[in-house]
Amino acid sequence: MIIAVTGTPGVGKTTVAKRLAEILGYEYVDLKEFALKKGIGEKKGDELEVEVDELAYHVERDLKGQDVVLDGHLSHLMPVDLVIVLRAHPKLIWERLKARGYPEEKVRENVEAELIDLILVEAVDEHENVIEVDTTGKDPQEVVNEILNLIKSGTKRRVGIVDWSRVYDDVVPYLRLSM
Ligand SMILES: Nc1ncnc2c1ncn2[C@@H]1O[C@H](COP(=O)(O)OP(=O)(O)OP(=O)(O)O)[C@@H](O)[C@H]1O
Repeated sequence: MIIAVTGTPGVGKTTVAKRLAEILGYEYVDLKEFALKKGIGEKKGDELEVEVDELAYHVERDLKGQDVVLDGHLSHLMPVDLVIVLRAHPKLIWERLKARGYPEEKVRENVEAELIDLILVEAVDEHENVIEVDTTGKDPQEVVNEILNLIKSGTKRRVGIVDWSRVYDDVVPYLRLSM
């Protein structure tokens, strides 16, 4: 089974995906590393611009039928069996991406993406089997345990558990409109 772990940059995908793969005994695949190894896409700074359909073709060809946890903010656009969408309070995204030294405009862009459920909306457009997990206030192991329990209970779809509009006023200072 291929499990995608996706979400806004800085939400905790890699941290969770690696632990999840280890506990499940699945192969961990970083989608960006996979693309680089295949020579797919064009490096633009530390970003990799890829043609999603081309990447999906290679994921299908190379990983189909294998037990894999696929880590990346495009993984929900790949041919996978289950999508885990991680969520975090937009202020956490701000703090983590600022700490990483991202340019302010890029940090604000990602804060907005988290605020408006961008990745979740893309994931449910692409897949039936989507599980949304709010990681806010939980340590990585708690997040992984929640995912494992959901998988073990046969949950295929759990979405709509996060609504950051209720904290909009707290988030406004971290949006592009406040620049
Ligand atoms: N549940 C958590 N609680 C506290 N800190 C966390 C949690 N999950 C991840 N972090 C921290 O948040 C930062 C970002 O985590 P990580 O690199 O896994 O995110 P990511 O979504 O993979 O980011 P990117 O898409 O940019 O690779 C790291 O410093 C990590 O240690």
